[in-house]
Amino acid sequence: MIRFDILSTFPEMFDSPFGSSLLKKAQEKGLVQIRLHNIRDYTEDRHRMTDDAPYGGGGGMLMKVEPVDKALREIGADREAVPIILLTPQGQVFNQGVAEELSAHSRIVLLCGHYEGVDERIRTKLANREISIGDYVLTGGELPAMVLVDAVSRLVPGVLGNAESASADSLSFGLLEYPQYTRPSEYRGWGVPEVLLSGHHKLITSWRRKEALKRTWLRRPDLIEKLDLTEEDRKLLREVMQGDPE
Ligand SMILES: COc1ccccc1CNc1ccc(C(N)=O)cn1
Repeated sequence: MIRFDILSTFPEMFDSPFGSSLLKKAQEKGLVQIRLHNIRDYTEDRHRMTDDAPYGGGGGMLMKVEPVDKALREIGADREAVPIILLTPQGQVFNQGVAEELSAHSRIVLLCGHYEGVDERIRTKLANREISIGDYVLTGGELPAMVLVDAVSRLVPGVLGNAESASADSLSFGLLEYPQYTRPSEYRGWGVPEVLLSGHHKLITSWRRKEALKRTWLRRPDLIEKLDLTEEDRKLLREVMQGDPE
Protein backbone atom coordinates (compact mmCIF):
# COMPACT_ATOMS: atom_id res chain seq x y z
CA MET A 1 0.00 0.00 0.00
CA ILE A 2 1.42 3.37 -0.92
CA ARG A 3 -0.20 6.77 -0.42
CA PHE A 4 0.62 9.76 -2.61
CA ASP A 5 -0.29 13.29 -1.53
CA ILE A 6 0.01 15.61 -4.52
CA LEU A 7 0.05 19.38 -4.09
CA SER A 8 -0.75 21.28 -7.26
CA THR A 9 -2.58 24.38 -8.49
CA PHE A 10 -4.11 22.23 -11.26
CA PRO A 11 -5.35 19.08 -9.49
CA GLU A 12 -7.86 18.46 -12.28
CA MET A 13 -4.91 17.58 -14.56
CA PHE A 14 -4.64 14.30 -12.67
CA ASP A 15 -8.20 13.11 -13.25
CA SER A 16 -7.68 11.17 -16.47
CA PRO A 17 -4.24 9.50 -15.98
CA PHE A 18 -5.28 8.30 -12.53
CA GLY A 19 -8.83 7.66 -13.59
CA SER A 20 -8.12 4.89 -16.05
CA SER A 21 -6.44 1.54 -16.59
CA LEU A 22 -3.90 0.14 -14.15
CA LEU A 23 -3.71 3.13 -11.84
CA LYS A 24 -7.48 3.21 -11.46
CA LYS A 25 -7.59 -0.52 -10.71
CA ALA A 26 -4.72 -0.15 -8.25
CA GLN A 27 -6.72 2.49 -6.38
CA GLU A 28 -9.86 0.37 -6.45
CA LYS A 29 -7.88 -2.57 -5.06
CA GLY A 30 -6.64 -0.29 -2.27
CA LEU A 31 -3.02 -0.88 -3.28
CA VAL A 32 -2.42 2.75 -4.15
CA GLN A 33 -4.07 5.83 -2.71
CA ILE A 34 -3.74 9.20 -4.46
CA ARG A 35 -4.93 12.34 -2.69
CA LEU A 36 -4.90 15.65 -4.50
CA HIS A 37 -4.57 19.01 -2.77
CA ASN A 38 -5.15 22.32 -4.48
CA ILE A 39 -2.47 24.71 -3.23
CA ARG A 40 -4.87 27.57 -3.96
CA ASP A 41 -7.09 26.37 -1.12
CA TYR A 42 -4.28 27.27 1.28
CA THR A 43 -3.90 30.90 0.24
CA GLU A 44 -5.22 33.64 2.52
CA ASP A 45 -5.23 36.68 0.30
CA ARG A 46 -8.31 37.83 -1.61
CA HIS A 47 -6.77 36.88 -4.97
CA ARG A 48 -5.72 33.44 -3.74
CA MET A 49 -2.22 34.04 -5.08
CA THR A 50 0.11 31.03 -5.13
CA ASP A 51 2.91 32.81 -6.98
CA ASP A 52 4.59 36.21 -6.85
CA ALA A 53 7.35 38.22 -8.47
CA PRO A 54 10.95 37.53 -7.43
CA TYR A 55 12.75 39.87 -5.01
CA GLY A 56 15.59 41.60 -6.76
CA GLY A 57 13.59 41.74 -9.99
CA GLY A 58 13.94 39.55 -13.03
CA GLY A 59 11.31 37.88 -15.18
CA GLY A 60 9.03 35.04 -14.28
CA MET A 61 6.96 34.28 -11.21
CA LEU A 62 7.90 32.10 -8.28
CA MET A 63 5.84 29.65 -6.28
CA LYS A 64 5.13 31.21 -2.85
CA VAL A 65 6.21 29.39 0.30
CA GLU A 66 3.22 30.02 2.61
CA PRO A 67 0.45 28.17 0.71
CA VAL A 68 2.72 25.14 0.29
CA ASP A 69 3.66 25.23 3.98
CA LYS A 70 0.00 25.48 5.06
CA ALA A 71 -0.93 22.58 2.78
CA LEU A 72 1.90 20.43 4.15
CA ARG A 73 0.88 21.17 7.73
CA GLU A 74 -2.67 20.11 6.91
CA ILE A 75 -1.43 16.87 5.34
CA GLY A 76 0.74 16.27 8.41
CA ALA A 77 3.68 14.73 6.59
CA ASP A 78 6.63 14.08 8.90
CA ARG A 79 9.57 15.64 7.08
CA GLU A 80 12.01 13.18 8.64
CA ALA A 81 10.23 10.03 7.48
CA VAL A 82 8.23 10.94 4.39
CA PRO A 83 9.79 11.87 1.02
CA ILE A 84 8.54 15.38 0.25
CA ILE A 85 9.56 15.69 -3.36
CA LEU A 86 9.70 18.88 -5.43
CA LEU A 87 9.49 18.09 -9.14
CA THR A 88 11.97 20.41 -10.81
CA PRO A 89 14.53 20.39 -13.64
CA GLN A 90 17.24 20.91 -11.01
CA GLY A 91 16.42 17.63 -9.27
CA GLN A 92 18.03 14.19 -9.12
CA VAL A 93 17.26 12.55 -12.46
CA PHE A 94 14.54 9.93 -12.04
CA ASN A 95 15.21 6.35 -13.18
CA GLN A 96 14.12 2.81 -12.40
CA GLY A 97 16.44 2.66 -9.41
CA VAL A 98 14.85 5.77 -7.88
CA ALA A 99 11.40 4.28 -8.59
CA GLU A 100 12.40 1.05 -6.80
CA GLU A 101 13.73 3.02 -3.82
CA LEU A 102 10.58 5.17 -3.57
CA SER A 103 8.27 2.12 -3.85
CA ALA A 104 9.55 1.00 -0.44
CA HIS A 105 7.90 4.01 1.22
CA SER A 106 4.29 3.93 2.47
CA ARG A 107 3.81 7.66 1.90
CA ILE A 108 5.15 10.09 -0.70
CA VAL A 109 4.33 13.80 -1.01
CA LEU A 110 4.76 15.47 -4.40
CA LEU A 111 5.01 19.24 -4.86
CA CYS A 112 4.16 20.44 -8.36
CA GLY A 113 5.39 23.89 -9.30
CA HIS A 114 3.88 25.75 -12.20
CA TYR A 115 6.25 28.58 -12.71
CA GLU A 116 9.78 29.31 -13.72
CA GLY A 117 10.82 28.56 -10.19
CA VAL A 118 10.05 28.33 -6.52
CA ASP A 119 10.90 30.36 -3.42
CA GLU A 120 14.15 28.83 -2.17
CA ARG A 121 12.58 28.15 1.22
CA ILE A 122 10.35 25.54 -0.42
CA ARG A 123 13.49 23.64 -1.47
CA THR A 124 15.43 24.06 1.75
CA LYS A 125 12.76 24.12 4.47
CA LEU A 126 9.77 22.20 3.12
CA ALA A 127 10.86 19.67 0.50
CA ASN A 128 13.46 17.07 1.41
CA ARG A 129 14.10 15.86 -2.14
CA GLU A 130 14.10 17.30 -5.64
CA ILE A 131 13.50 15.00 -8.62
CA SER A 132 13.63 15.71 -12.34
CA ILE A 133 12.20 13.32 -14.93
CA GLY A 134 14.74 14.49 -17.50
CA ASP A 135 16.71 17.40 -18.85
CA TYR A 136 13.90 19.48 -20.28
CA VAL A 137 11.62 22.20 -18.96
CA LEU A 138 7.85 21.72 -18.83
CA THR A 139 5.08 24.18 -17.95
CA GLY A 140 4.72 22.56 -14.56
CA GLY A 141 5.60 19.68 -12.29
CA GLU A 142 2.28 17.88 -12.87
CA LEU A 143 3.39 15.66 -15.76
CA PRO A 144 6.59 14.71 -13.90
CA ALA A 145 4.43 13.86 -10.88
CA MET A 146 2.25 11.58 -13.03
CA VAL A 147 5.33 9.85 -14.43
CA LEU A 148 6.67 9.25 -10.93
CA VAL A 149 3.31 7.97 -9.60
CA ASP A 150 3.00 5.60 -12.57
CA ALA A 151 6.54 4.20 -12.37
CA VAL A 152 6.41 3.75 -8.57
CA SER A 153 2.85 2.37 -8.39
CA ARG A 154 3.50 -0.41 -10.91
CA LEU A 155 6.20 -1.74 -8.55
CA VAL A 156 3.72 -2.14 -5.69
CA PRO A 157 2.98 -5.88 -5.34
CA GLY A 158 -0.40 -6.74 -6.85
CA VAL A 159 -0.66 -3.71 -9.12
CA LEU A 160 0.60 -5.51 -12.20
CA GLY A 161 -1.23 -8.68 -13.25
CA ASN A 162 1.52 -11.28 -13.18
CA ALA A 163 4.19 -10.51 -10.61
CA GLU A 164 7.15 -11.38 -12.78
CA SER A 165 6.34 -8.77 -15.43
CA ALA A 166 7.50 -6.04 -13.02
CA SER A 167 10.70 -7.88 -12.15
CA ALA A 168 11.23 -8.99 -15.79
CA ASP A 169 11.47 -5.33 -16.84
CA SER A 170 14.53 -5.06 -19.05
CA LEU A 171 15.75 -2.00 -17.20
CA SER A 172 15.47 -3.76 -13.86
CA PHE A 173 18.21 -6.06 -15.18
CA GLY A 174 19.93 -3.01 -16.58
CA LEU A 175 19.51 -4.25 -20.16
CA LEU A 176 17.13 -3.12 -22.88
CA GLU A 177 14.24 -5.43 -23.76
CA TYR A 178 14.92 -8.33 -26.18
CA PRO A 179 12.68 -8.58 -29.30
CA GLN A 180 9.24 -9.98 -28.48
CA TYR A 181 6.65 -11.64 -30.72
CA THR A 182 3.11 -12.98 -30.40
CA ARG A 183 0.64 -14.67 -32.77
CA PRO A 184 0.46 -14.99 -35.75
CA SER A 185 3.85 -16.65 -36.41
CA GLU A 186 3.71 -15.34 -39.98
CA TYR A 187 2.13 -12.05 -41.13
CA ARG A 188 2.65 -10.49 -44.59
CA GLY A 189 5.78 -12.60 -44.93
CA TRP A 190 7.12 -11.28 -41.62
CA GLY A 191 8.14 -14.28 -39.55
CA VAL A 192 9.09 -15.03 -35.94
CA PRO A 193 12.62 -16.28 -35.04
CA GLU A 194 12.54 -20.10 -35.16
CA VAL A 195 14.11 -20.42 -31.71
CA LEU A 196 11.03 -18.82 -30.10
CA LEU A 197 8.79 -21.44 -31.71
CA SER A 198 11.09 -24.30 -30.72
CA GLY A 199 9.90 -24.67 -27.13
CA HIS A 200 13.57 -25.15 -26.22
CA HIS A 201 13.67 -22.99 -23.06
CA LYS A 202 17.43 -23.01 -22.54
CA LEU A 203 18.03 -21.88 -26.12
CA ILE A 204 15.24 -19.30 -25.85
CA THR A 205 16.69 -17.84 -22.66
CA SER A 206 20.19 -17.51 -24.11
CA TRP A 207 18.81 -16.11 -27.38
CA ARG A 208 16.92 -13.48 -25.35
CA ARG A 209 19.95 -12.63 -23.25
CA LYS A 210 22.10 -12.26 -26.36
CA GLU A 211 19.50 -10.10 -28.11
CA ALA A 212 19.17 -7.89 -25.02
CA LEU A 213 22.96 -7.52 -24.86
CA LYS A 214 23.11 -6.79 -28.61
CA ARG A 215 20.34 -4.18 -28.43
CA THR A 216 21.82 -2.55 -25.34
CA TRP A 217 25.32 -2.45 -26.82
CA LEU A 218 24.03 -0.90 -30.04
CA ARG A 219 21.61 1.60 -28.51
CA ARG A 220 22.77 2.30 -24.98
CA PRO A 221 26.43 1.26 -24.54
CA ASP A 222 26.46 3.49 -21.44
CA LEU A 223 24.23 0.92 -19.71
CA ILE A 224 26.67 -1.91 -20.51
CA GLU A 225 29.42 -0.43 -18.34
CA LYS A 226 27.12 -0.48 -15.30
CA LEU A 227 26.49 -4.21 -15.60
CA ASP A 228 28.37 -6.95 -13.80
CA LEU A 229 28.42 -9.36 -16.74
CA THR A 230 28.75 -13.10 -16.27
CA GLU A 231 31.36 -15.04 -18.25
CA GLU A 232 28.52 -16.26 -20.46
CA ASP A 233 27.44 -12.65 -21.04
CA ARG A 234 30.97 -11.70 -22.11
CA LYS A 235 31.03 -14.57 -24.59
CA LEU A 236 27.67 -13.48 -26.02
CA LEU A 237 28.82 -9.86 -26.14
CA ARG A 238 32.02 -10.84 -27.99
CA GLU A 239 29.91 -12.68 -30.59
CA VAL A 240 27.70 -9.59 -30.87
CA MET A 241 30.70 -7.29 -31.27
CA GLN A 242 32.13 -9.52 -34.00
CA GLY A 243 28.86 -8.90 -35.81
CA ASP A 244 27.86 -12.51 -35.37
CA PRO A 245 24.65 -12.68 -37.45
CA GLU A 246 23.25 -15.33 -35.11
C1 LIG B 1 9.09 23.83 -9.51
O1 LIG B 1 8.85 23.68 -10.90
C2 LIG B 1 9.72 24.29 -11.73
C3 LIG B 1 10.89 24.93 -11.30
C4 LIG B 1 11.74 25.50 -12.24
C5 LIG B 1 11.42 25.42 -13.58
C6 LIG B 1 10.24 24.76 -14.00
C7 LIG B 1 9.42 24.22 -13.06
C8 LIG B 1 8.14 23.52 -13.48
N1 LIG B 1 8.42 22.77 -14.65
C9 LIG B 1 9.11 21.60 -14.62
C10 LIG B 1 9.21 20.81 -13.49
C11 LIG B 1 9.93 19.63 -13.56
C12 LIG B 1 10.53 19.25 -14.75
C13 LIG B 1 11.32 17.98 -14.87
N2 LIG B 1 12.25 17.90 -15.84
O2 LIG B 1 11.10 17.04 -14.09
C14 LIG B 1 10.39 20.06 -15.84
N3 LIG B 1 9.69 21.22 -15.78
